[in-house]
Amino acid sequence: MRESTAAGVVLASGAGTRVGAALNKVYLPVAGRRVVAWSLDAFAAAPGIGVLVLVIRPEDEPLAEEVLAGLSVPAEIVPGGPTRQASELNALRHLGSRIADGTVDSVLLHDGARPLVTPELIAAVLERTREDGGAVPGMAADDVVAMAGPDTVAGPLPGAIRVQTPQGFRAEPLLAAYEQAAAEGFLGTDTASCMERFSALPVRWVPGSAENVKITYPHDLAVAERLLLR
Ligand SMILES: C[C@](O)(CO)[C@H](O)COP(=O)(O)O
Repeated sequence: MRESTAAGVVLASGAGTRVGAALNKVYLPVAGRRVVAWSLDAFAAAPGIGVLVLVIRPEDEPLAEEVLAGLSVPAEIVPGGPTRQASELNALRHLGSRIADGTVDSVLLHDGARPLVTPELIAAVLERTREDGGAVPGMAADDVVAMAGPDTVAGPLPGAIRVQTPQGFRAEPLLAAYEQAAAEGFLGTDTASCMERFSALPVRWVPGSAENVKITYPHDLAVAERLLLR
């Protein structure tokens, strides 16, 4: 019987304009390494991840090669698309034959701009993905989260969670959902939003980590630097 494995897909093909740097934010230095190198390392160390894919902007290829040269396991480079959704679809199509023959049974998609993901969180998402079909890390909000009207508070959103990555799904329905989303021109905010719309799989949530910050603004870099150097 053929062995199945999980694929980790690290997304590094966004522009990251809100950080205000000339360089794609995932290649900025943080705690002595480039941002994306930290999450690639976490995936390389996570149990059960047998395939690693880095989705890049073609113009970043030299930087991506430099990062991958320092990695302990090989990773496959895939060109991204104009949107997050298109980049994810490119990665899934790249894995297509391995998804079809069952070699890759689960795929975990991760923001390259979340350098503090740990092998333990990756393993927890993968375990829940294998059990139920889909899983994302979530953080219950400490404050009240409310719907905003134009200039008023329109009511609390009880039970809201802040969703992080990696987001894991059973590979075959994931690829099918992305093909359908592309055919219908759907643009989701994240992998889970596409799966909620185009698959019957439940999207479970597992406890995320307060430290699994996403680098969006310049101050996030300072926070990540402190946490990584600790
Ligand atoms: C997927 C995500 O990390 C969930 O919180 C988030 O939506 C990514 O946002 P970005 O603007 O694409 O970095």
